[in-house]
Amino acid sequence: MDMVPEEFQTSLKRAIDSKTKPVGSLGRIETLAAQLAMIQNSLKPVAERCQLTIFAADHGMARAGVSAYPQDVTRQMVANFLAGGAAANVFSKTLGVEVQVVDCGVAGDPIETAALRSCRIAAGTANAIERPAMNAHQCASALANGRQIGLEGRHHAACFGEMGIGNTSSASLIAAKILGEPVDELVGRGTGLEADGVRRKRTLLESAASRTPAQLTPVEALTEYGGFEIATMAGAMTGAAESGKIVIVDGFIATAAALCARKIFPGCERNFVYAHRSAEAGHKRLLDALNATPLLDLDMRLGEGTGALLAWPLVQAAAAMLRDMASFDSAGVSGPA
Ligand SMILES: Cc1cc2ncn([C@H]3O[C@H](COP(=O)(O)O)[C@@H](O)[C@H]3O)c2cc1C
Ligand SMILES: O=C(O)c1cccnc1
Repeated sequence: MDMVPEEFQTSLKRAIDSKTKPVGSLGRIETLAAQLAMIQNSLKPVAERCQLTIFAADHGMARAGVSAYPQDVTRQMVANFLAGGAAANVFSKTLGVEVQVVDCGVAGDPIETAALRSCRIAAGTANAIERPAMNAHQCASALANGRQIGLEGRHHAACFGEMGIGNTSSASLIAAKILGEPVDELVGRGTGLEADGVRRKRTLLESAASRTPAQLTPVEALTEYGGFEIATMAGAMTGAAESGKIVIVDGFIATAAALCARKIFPGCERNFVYAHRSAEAGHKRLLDALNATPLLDLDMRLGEGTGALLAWPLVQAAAAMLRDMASFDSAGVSGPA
């Protein structure tokens, strides 16, 4: 029978404090364990299986020169994911995490292979500097596709990654408009622009931002500034939370999707574990706005879900601590004097 929330909280604190360690000595692993217990409504949380889903799509904006790399890289990296050669693949393999790759709208013809899941909305978004990236129907379809993906599967934790040249621009604009802040402070180097490239990107994004009111709803922000992969990921975060999964939030782009998800489906953020602080300028600001303290800070700025993957062992350790560690009583160890 379910315990009432206060009883559960009391039992949870007692369970963590009764483990054979000085009270509080496992620091944020204890906080994480408590969050996992609340997500699963169990004092014995389980974190055995994890899946990574990589959402790929192209951005009309990429052709305006907001990235250090050409748009073709999105499609080429999809092939690399399918061949197992990307950072996300090798981390997943090391950690025993299953990978699925989803085409949400890569430019060009559909990629015909059974290994790639197709949730294509269109062959890339429109150039959001000049016009809405997508229409309302496309945005709703991407969110619904994502929710379905999030709901599926019996894994305990879901890592969500992305691939889409130009998508740090999309994420900056989406975050700025939802927070009602100037886009300026959310702009960064992305794939590695130098100072003049960042200046150009900032000017282009300010022009894009000037097309619309200072503050937008998440659905409006996604429609205007797009990213089929970001909208699909936002939907997946809601679906995964709805089905009781732990959602491990990756870097800057995934955090922008998480910002959308938590406004679209309030309460889903209970299930969100923020994995790492990306080196992308703007991620810190976004995390601060969400009052989120990520687990890791490794100076990474890749995306693909790589940061989320590296947080998975911490999630596993936290669950194992609460589930399997002996108590002072069970181990016959003396408690505090
Ligand atoms: C080879 C390569 C692999 C990547 N994997 C992820 N990204 C990352 O970089 C892109 C965003 O940066 P920007 O907005 O500057 O284009 C996204 O595709 C993101 O996932 C990559 C980028 C490159 C070049
Ligand atoms: O933090 C991220 O998600 C990120 C940063 C730079 C480029 N791609 C992704």
